[in-house]
Amino acid sequence: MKKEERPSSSCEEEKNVVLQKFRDLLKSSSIETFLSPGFDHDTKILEKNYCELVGRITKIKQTDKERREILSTWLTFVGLSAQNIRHLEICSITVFDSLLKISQTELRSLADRGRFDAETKRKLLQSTVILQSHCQHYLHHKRDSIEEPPGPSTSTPNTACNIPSLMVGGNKILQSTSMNFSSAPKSPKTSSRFVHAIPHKWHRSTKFRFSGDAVCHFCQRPLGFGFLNAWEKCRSCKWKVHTQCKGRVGDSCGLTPDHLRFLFDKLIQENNGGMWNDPQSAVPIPGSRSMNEPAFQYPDTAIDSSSSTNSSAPSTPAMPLGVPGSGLNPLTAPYRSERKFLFPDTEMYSMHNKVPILVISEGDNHIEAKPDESEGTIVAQDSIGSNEAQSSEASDKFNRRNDGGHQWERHTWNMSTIRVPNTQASWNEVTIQPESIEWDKRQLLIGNGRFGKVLRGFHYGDVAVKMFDMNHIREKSKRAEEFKLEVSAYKNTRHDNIALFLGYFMSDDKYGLVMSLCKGSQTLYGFLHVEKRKLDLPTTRRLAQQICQGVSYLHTKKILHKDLRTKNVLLESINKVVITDFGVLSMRRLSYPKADYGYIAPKFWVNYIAPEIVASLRCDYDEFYSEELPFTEFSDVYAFGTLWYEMLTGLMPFKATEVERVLWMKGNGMKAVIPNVNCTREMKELLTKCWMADPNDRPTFVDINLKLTSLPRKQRVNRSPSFPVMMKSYESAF
Ligand SMILES: Nc1ncnc2c1ncn2[C@@H]1O[C@H](COP(=O)(O)OP(=O)(O)OP(=O)(O)O)[C@@H](O)[C@H]1O
Repeated sequence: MKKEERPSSSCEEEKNVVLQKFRDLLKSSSIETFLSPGFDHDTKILEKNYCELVGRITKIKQTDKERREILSTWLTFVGLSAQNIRHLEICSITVFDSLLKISQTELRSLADRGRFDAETKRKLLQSTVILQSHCQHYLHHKRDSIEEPPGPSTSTPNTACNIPSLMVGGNKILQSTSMNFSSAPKSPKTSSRFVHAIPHKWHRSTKFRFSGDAVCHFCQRPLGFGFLNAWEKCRSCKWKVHTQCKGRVGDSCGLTPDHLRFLFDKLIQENNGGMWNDPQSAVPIPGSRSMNEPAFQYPDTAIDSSSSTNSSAPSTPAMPLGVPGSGLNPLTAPYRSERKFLFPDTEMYSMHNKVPILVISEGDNHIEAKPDESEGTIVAQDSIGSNEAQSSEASDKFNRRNDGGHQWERHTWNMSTIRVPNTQASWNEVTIQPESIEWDKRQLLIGNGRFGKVLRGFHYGDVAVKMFDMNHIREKSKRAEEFKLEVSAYKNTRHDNIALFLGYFMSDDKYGLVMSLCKGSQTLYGFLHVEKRKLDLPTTRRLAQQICQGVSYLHTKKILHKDLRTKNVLLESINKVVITDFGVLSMRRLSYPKADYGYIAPKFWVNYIAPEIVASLRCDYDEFYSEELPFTEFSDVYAFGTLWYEMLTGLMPFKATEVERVLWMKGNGMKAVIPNVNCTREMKELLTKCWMADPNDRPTFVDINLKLTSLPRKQRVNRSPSFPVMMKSYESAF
């Protein structure tokens, strides 16, 4: 017994020594010294000591709690508040290993999301770069070097220290055993610090350069502008750093060994013919460069890869793309292309194996079970309630519910308004007698939508009345309650860019929502895709800001739009938009009328839904047992991304692609390509962010609004400097 205990107690001793040393070091120094810009001899020693200790900490056996505590001590030393640390914990940065693995882009995005102040963010990013450049080999060798102490283990195996498993198509991809990077690729500088590092290819421009609001990847301070020596850029991974920061970055260019191994595995597993084709265009991708070339880079750094503001081609080599049915995710890694902008994040959503059939309801394209025309088709005169013929196929399932309706737990977010006490009075205030509305006899019908029709009327002024179709609720007695839930989203909204709610009525199974009439009834969809008119950049930006402010307002009111589309954005004038149709879309609405073959969805609906919504769509939707669609404020952000795409390009993403294909592509994390449009890199970058596969990586509407405000007013032009350069004014760089 004693023999068995000895090794674990020596491990315990070693652990205590290392942890104590680390704590002492933290006490005896400051983060400012550690990040010292001067990087003198003492700092070098300090840096070495820290990194060595961190490396050892990642290797020693600890409980999860200890690992969390030690990371938290380090983060406190770096300058993070308890709230900041908590935020990182929520984002799975709980142990050193995860911090050492995270990419700069991800970490920056986490810090932004946690609203870290600029200084804290800088310190965190800077210190992480230093640690990562030193500790690569500790992590890499860890699996080989950690040996379970002999004898029965008393502690639970620590999974946190394992290299994060990569999920592809819901299956765990095993780390390669075929590729061993412990010896290759070799860095020319084979110092012990950079065993697996790839050196950057720093390039110092001889031109006068202005870098806009770009920041140094290392110190997070603005790159500023300068001549010759101000900053340098890596030709391979496109990192930009101040010349004085270069030395601290280390040879961390491109992929980490784990990513390389993963990509090699992907190649081996997937490259069985035809994998190098672009699934969207079916045009063969230009041949990729060798995997060993240093320019091989993280897909997620590609956004920085465009050095020209107009360039739409990230300078990264081709990657294999998956094929349907392979069960594996295709990598949407960017490749060299003159015309296409590809989206860098390759995060995958596991796609359930059945893609639901979506029948597009468009114009006069009638389907048997369809109650009415859709797609807002403007049609001739009609009368109220002409679509009352109820489908005999209405779901019986709803009747089986003994609680009498849908569970709205998830919608505590957006349905709070009618549950507060004394609400009846407030509902009375907004009740309109239908008799008091004068219907426009000449042009009654404005348009038909998937969930009702919009009529023109007069009620102390011109009004538009949306007649909601409530047939999806079989029990008539429940319809009023459900309708009120939907109206409640409108009831408390007062915003310049939100359709003005005037009141509602319910009578004789007619459910009307009265709102102010938008003159011309022009939608952004009609403007862009029917009239095929173009928006100039300032107008695009202005309208996008209004949409953003409108939806942001809804979010502050705890209302999710859930159906943000250009069809639901009314164009009052070229300078003003108004948002409608919010808070209504639900799986129950979508699944009525019941179609054996799937759902009847508005045309192009799939182009707006986020991958997580796609992933939750099921053929076998059951209103009693199935979950509602998981709409969040971030799925609204995704939809905004599509609007932004449409406004920038005048096109619909995935336009010529079949619905099933779009669903499949989205479910696998693929994005539409952006044609070579005349817009700035920042504008494309915004789109990339809104379309991030992981909802948590998408910005909030507040962030988007800030971004839109800070976009350069004019397109930057890359002019060659006419000497003498210093005579040029600062503004001439634009
Ligand atoms: N407040 C309003 N003022 C003027 N026209 C409106 C107003 N609200 C809606 N419309 C018009 O009514 C038509 C139908 O709108 P509705 O929202 O019902 O359907 P849609 O959004 O076009 O289609 P979908 O079913 O795809 O959502 C649209 O063409 C829209 O322009």
